[in-house]
Amino acid sequence: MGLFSFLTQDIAIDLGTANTLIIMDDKVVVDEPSIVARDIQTGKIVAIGKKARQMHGKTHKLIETVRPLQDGVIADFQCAEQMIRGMIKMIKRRKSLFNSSLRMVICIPSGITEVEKRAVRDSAEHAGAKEVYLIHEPMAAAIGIGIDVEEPMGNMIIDIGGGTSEIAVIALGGIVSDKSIRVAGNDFTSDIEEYMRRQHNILVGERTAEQIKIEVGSALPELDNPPEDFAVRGRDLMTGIPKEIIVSYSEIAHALDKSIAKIEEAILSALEMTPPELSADIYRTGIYLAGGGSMLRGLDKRMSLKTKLPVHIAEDPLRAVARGTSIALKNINRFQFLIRD
Ligand SMILES: Nc1ncnc2c1ncn2[C@@H]1O[C@H](COP(=O)(O)OP(=O)(O)OP(=O)(O)O)[C@@H](O)[C@H]1O
Repeated sequence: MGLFSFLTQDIAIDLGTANTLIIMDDKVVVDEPSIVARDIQTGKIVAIGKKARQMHGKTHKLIETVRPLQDGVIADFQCAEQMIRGMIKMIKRRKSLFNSSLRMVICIPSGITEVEKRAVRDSAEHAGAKEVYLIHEPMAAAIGIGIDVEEPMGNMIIDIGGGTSEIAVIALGGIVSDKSIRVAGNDFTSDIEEYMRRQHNILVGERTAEQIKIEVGSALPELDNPPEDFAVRGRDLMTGIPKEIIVSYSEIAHALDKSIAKIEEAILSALEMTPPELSADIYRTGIYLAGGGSMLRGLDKRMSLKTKLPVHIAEDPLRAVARGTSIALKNINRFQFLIRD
């Protein structure tokens, strides 16, 4: 610890398409959906995170809700910056830390371009960071799962978030091969919206579709522990009147099949690109899943059937990346894979 280290406040940020988490002193201090509500006339941000999500789909014409990140990268720079700033403010900073300078480690998708990387760094700096380090999401997920990433041992990590699915083989503190596709949890949600419209002539909003996914979502049409059928309410496309229908998990499995198949295809292609020595390691260790999308029922089993490999889901998959980012923060001077500029 340096002489003036008490003047520096370190925070780890998992800046995600769906959720943003901030960890400080090993504790999750912010866990909010990545969304803001803005006054259209003045451009002023009126709500951030959960409050803004409550407004989503229910706004009048003077307020709009914006998701500053799409497919894992910043799509609206101004809103992203304000969101990060607002979330940092949510941390009740202790008095003695008021004038401290901020040092941040932020995770980014592995398939990100230089311009997209710049946008993350600039947003963090505008939000008050004096020093910014970036870490690739699969690396952060691996560390968060508890894998020793510096070992001469290959591990395959799949992080299925909201906007991107990141598949990476990690060994000796580096990403040996990776594949990032823009198909993940949010696509499952839109598949359900689309299916409800097409199959049941019922219009449901994004929040309802996500709830269906969480309550009766499934990657397989047959499950050992099936959830009960779920009552869905929305607007009848024909009559315009609100109505209720009952859906089963098998139906939802059918609706999600195409998107899951795209992720499976990417996994197979990542396995194909893996050097043989590391393939041998993965054969033994299997595949690790992290990210909220991996919580879909039966997804681990479906991937295991497809690859014939053991598949393990991280403990608390929604927080694995944030946990790993926070561990990286504590090892800033040791971990060579952190991106400094
Ligand atoms: N129980 C659940 N079953 C299925 N999906 C879930 C469940 N809980 C959360 N999700 C989904 O997980 C996704 C969010 O995951 P996560 O927070 O890991 O993504 P993110 O880090 O914000 O996104 P990205 O990594 O793409 O930037 C959302 O699409 C959400 O609907």
